[in-house]
Formats: sequence, structure tokens, C-alpha cells
Amino acid sequence: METDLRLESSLWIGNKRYRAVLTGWHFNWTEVDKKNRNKKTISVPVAEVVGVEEGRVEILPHKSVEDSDKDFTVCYVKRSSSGGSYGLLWRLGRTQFSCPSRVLRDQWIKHLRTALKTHSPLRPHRLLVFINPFGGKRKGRQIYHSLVAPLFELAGISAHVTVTDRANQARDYLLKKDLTGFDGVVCVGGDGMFSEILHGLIGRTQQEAGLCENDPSVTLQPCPLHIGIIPAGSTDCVCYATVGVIDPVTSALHIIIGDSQPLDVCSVHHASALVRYSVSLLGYGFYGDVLAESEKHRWMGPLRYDYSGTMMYLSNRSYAGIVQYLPADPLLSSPRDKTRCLSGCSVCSRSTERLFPHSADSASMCSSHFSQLSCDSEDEWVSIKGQFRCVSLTCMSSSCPKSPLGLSPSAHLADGTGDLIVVWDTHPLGFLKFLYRHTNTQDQFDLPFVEVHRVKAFRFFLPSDKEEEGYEEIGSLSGTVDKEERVCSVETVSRTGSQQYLVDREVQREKPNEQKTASSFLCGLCCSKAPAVSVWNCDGEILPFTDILCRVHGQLVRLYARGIEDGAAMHDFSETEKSERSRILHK
Ligand SMILES: Nc1ncnc2c1ncn2[C@@H]1O[C@H](COP(=O)(O)OP(=O)(O)OP(=O)(O)O)[C@@H](O)[C@H]1O
Ligand SMILES: CCCCCCCCCCCCC/C=C/[C@@H](O)[C@H](CO)NC(C)=O
Ligand SMILES: [Ca+2]
Repeated sequence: METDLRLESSLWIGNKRYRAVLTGWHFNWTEVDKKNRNKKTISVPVAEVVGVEEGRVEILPHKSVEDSDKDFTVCYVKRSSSGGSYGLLWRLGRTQFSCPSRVLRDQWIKHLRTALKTHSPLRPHRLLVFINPFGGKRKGRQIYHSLVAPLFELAGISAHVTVTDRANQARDYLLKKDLTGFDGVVCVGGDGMFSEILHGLIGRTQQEAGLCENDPSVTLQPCPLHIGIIPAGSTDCVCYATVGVIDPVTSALHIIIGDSQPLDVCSVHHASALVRYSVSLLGYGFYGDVLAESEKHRWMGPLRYDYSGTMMYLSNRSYAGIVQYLPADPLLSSPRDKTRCLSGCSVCSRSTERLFPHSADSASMCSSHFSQLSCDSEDEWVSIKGQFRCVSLTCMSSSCPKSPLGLSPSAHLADGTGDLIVVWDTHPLGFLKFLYRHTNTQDQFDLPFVEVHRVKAFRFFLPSDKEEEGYEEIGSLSGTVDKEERVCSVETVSRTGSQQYLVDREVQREKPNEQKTASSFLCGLCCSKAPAVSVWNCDGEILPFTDILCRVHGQLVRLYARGIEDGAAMHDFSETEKSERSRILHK
């Protein structure tokens, strides 16, 4: 294949002569100039070529072609440092080449297009696009038509576009309509819009496979269609955590070149029924309260989260609960191992083999493994009972602009596990420290009232007395006394975990009185009545149930993305840029 596609000749860019070479995987050109000793070769991976066109093509403000039978134009992905974010911005690079003859020009076009087909088999030809006109700052339509549609047109992608009139329209379309001929689905919006697409595609795939989504022990069928996200929401966490930047052009280019990033999905069940799927945040306590409060202030736009976050922090709430989890294999990875899941992540690649083994008896292996969810093997479940500020599960880092390293910086996008973060009740300044560490590179897990576990499944329920209580008056001050008595305990302990939890319990016992003064002060600020029960925030949706069972389904969907690129390894950057990026990425 390599030799068939190879082509080498002189080409001109303007009045300068270049030696151009197409190997199987790369298209390179180097200026031929005897005086120029530092010859710089520009090398573009064939997989990152957006298109090859006859003539001299201009793209902005609109595509125009100056016809000439000896010229051709190559459009490709060009990277630039993104300033604030830790991913790389992608832009459209364009170079116009002139050939000595038409025959050579046609040969270049033919070879480049063939190489493209060979090396990027997942490039989409037909896409379904759903635009939420009300997401984020309400700029979805504008973002799509001005920044994305021209790129899709350039790449020859045909897009079937729907601007939604109502919530769940995109989900219902995917559940019911004919999807034949589409390669992927693109959502223009935020995490809520992504979640609609996720539910539609997973539901449709299971329907067609005849699988029951309600049963957590069923191994679900991975979705055949890819999902693309054009960020136009408020948090855009899924986009940020899978691409590294919130930038519509970067995301459009990942879609065009057919990048493919598998993603773990957690199914959430209540009383033998599926409630929802989650990829980023399943959070009880603080994150649930922030979401519930923010829904009352939707008119504020993205600012509603800052306002509600402040209000809920000042409310100083904590909740009783029982958390149980099925630990993942600690030999494979750990949420405290200080690694990052970057593009080409080896932990995720190894997981692909583990999750989808080629052996004939793979299906039976998977289902027997998850019989643990139907409780016949309770011995591996670890159980914690206590009073918590928040309990969160995230299947990926859940990084977002507010928290560039995310809820769990070492979590993996596609390893078949989620990170369970348990924050015990603590004094307000301690909790503030925990929250603040999400905004910088300090370790938010290195606090005595925080624990994190890598898990395959997780259950949460209220202690029996709480179930009937519903809303009761427990202001923080009176709560302080209660909390002291309601000391948390580890009821069932795994073979390895007991010592650690007992240590945590001792530390926890100290807390409530420690900062009574600060607690009273903050309490006086705003809370007289606090609910005894919180709600679950499931990727930005409030769940109608408190008692839940969750299972992580490894690599259930695929996104048009490639994970965060390690810019420190990119040769386009200066040494200063590389070391700054390396500092952020590797903490
Ligand atoms: N036409 C519409 N009218 C009302 N709601 C819609 C419409 N289309 C989609 N939605 C719903 O709007 C919700 C929020 O949308 P979206 O996620 O795009 O923006 P956001 O909430 O601002 O961002 P984020 O989820 O990132 O915080 C989604 O749950 C989606 O179901
Ligand atoms: C003193 C500074 C306090 C800063 C607190 C920063 C904590 C940030 C953690 C953000 C995690 C966001 C995870 C993503 C969740 C999304 O699924 C969801 C839907 O968009 N977003 C929210 C806000 O619930
Ligand atoms: Ca994961």
C-alpha cells in the first residue's frame, strides 16, 4: 500500500520551489533553496488532510475557486496553542500548490485522495445535526452556520440539520426515525444536548439488538454511529474533557477527519428500571443542590452555576447516606496514580482488549462477571455509611473551563471504570479548600475528609430512618450536634480496604466541632431550613429518585474526538510553550 501511494516531485508555492513527498501516511514539503540552510519541512499526516481541490481555493469569507489546470489546493489541520485551556486549538491550514503540468497535478490529486480514503476510514459522509437554539448563550445556530457548515461543505459532508423546537426532540428522532445512511450524529449545544443524543443512540441500539436496558447486568451493545459535539452550552464538560478545548472549529475538524474516541457510560437504575445514562457527573449533595438551585435561575445563562454554587456553599449542607461500590482492579490503574488520560492512552487501549476480547466465549465472560450486580456475590462490595457533603461518580476526568483538570484528574475516558468521590461532612473552610483545588493543580483528594475509589459499579441509598423523613429542619448549627452522633461506619469491608476506611473514620470523627464558629457564621448568613435529602445531578439533569444502582459500561459510545493531545510532544511549539503545557498536563 505504502509504495502504491508514494509520489514525489517538485511543486511551487508562490514563486518558491519545494520538494513534495507523499509517503503512505504523510504529505511533506521542503523548500529547495541552496542558501536556506535551516530547511523547514512541513509535514501533514494524511489522516489530517481535510480536502484536496483542483485550482486555487480561497475559503474565507466564502469558498471560491480560481480555476487553473496546473494548480491544486490542500486543506489540513493546523495546531495552535490555546492559551488558557490545556488542549490544542485546531485551525484550517491551506496551501496552494502549482505543478509544471496538468498531468502531474491530476496525479497529485488522485494520490492524495486515495491516501485519504485509505488512512481515514471513519470520515463521515452523511451526518445528522441537531442544534439547540437555547443552549448556553443561545448562539447555537450562529455557531453552526458561520463556523461549522462551511467546513463540512469544504469536506464534502452532507448534513441533515434540525433546529430543535423542544427538549428531547433529538432523542425521540434517534429512537424512532430511519437512520440508514448516516455515519454520525452531531449536537450543537451543551452537555444536556449531548445527553439527549446519548440516550437516543444507546436506546435505539439496544432496541435493535433486542436487549433490555432496565437490567443492569445486561452487557449493552456499543452504538454504531459516532457522536460529534459542537460546543454551544454552558459547561460543555464532555467536549472539554474529550477534546481539551471548547472551540467549535476544533470540534468540527475532529468530526471531518473521522477521529474516534470511545467513551465509558454509566447506567443509572432504580427499582429494576433504567433511570438515565451518565458520562460526566453523577453527583449527590453539593452538585445536586447546585443544579436544583441553578434551574430556578436559568435566565442568568451560564452564570447561574456560579450564583447557585455560591449559595449552596453558604448553605453548608451535608446528607446522610449509604454508599456501596464494586472496586475496579487496582492493578490496572488508580485514581491517585497522577497519570493523565491523553490521546492514545495506554490504559484505555488495554481496556479495549479486556472489554471486547476476541475469544468465542467473551459474551458469557462478560455476563457472568456482572452477575455481581444481581447481588449473588456481595462479598466484593464495599459499603460506607455516613454524613456526606457530596458523593460523586464520574466516568472521565470531567474537566471543564472552571476546573481544567476536572473532578478526577486521573480518570480515564474509556477504561470501563468510574471514579467514586466521597466527601465526608467537614467544616466549611475544609470544603472550600476541596472545591478551590478543582480550579488549580493542587490535589483535591489529598484531604483527610475526601476519599476516591475506582469502581465498576456503585449503589446509594438512604439510611432507613431518612427515607420517611423527607424535608426536615436541620440547620447547620443543629446539624453539627447530630452529625457528631451519626458517625460514619464501614459496614462491609473488602479484603484490602478496612484499615484505610477506619483511619478515615477517625479523622472524620474530629470534624464537626472543629469549626463550629465558622459553621455558625455561615449558617446565620443564609440557611434556616435545609433538606435532609438531596437530589442527584446526572449530567445536568435532576433524577427523580435518591436510591440508585449504577454500572459502568466500558466504551459504549464513540465520539468524533481523540482525547487530549499532549502538546508538549508537538514539534510546532516553542520550548517555553512545551514546558508550560507539560506542567499543566502532568501536574
Ligand atoms: N428547542 C428547545 N427548547 C427547549 N429546550 C431544549 C430545546 N432543545 C434542546 N433542549 C434542552 O435544553 C437542555 C439544555 O441544553 P444544552 O445542554 O444545549 O445547554 P446548557 O444547559 O446551557 O449547557 P450545559 O448542559 O453544558 O450546562 C437540554 O437538556 C435539551 O434537552
Ligand atoms: C472557590 C471556588 C469554587 C469553584 C468550584 C469549582 C468546582 C467545579 C467542578 C465542576 C465540575 C463540572 C462537572 C460537569 C458536570 C456537567 O455534567 C453538568 C452539566 O453541564 N454541569 C453542572 C454544572 O452540573
Ligand atoms: Ca472511565
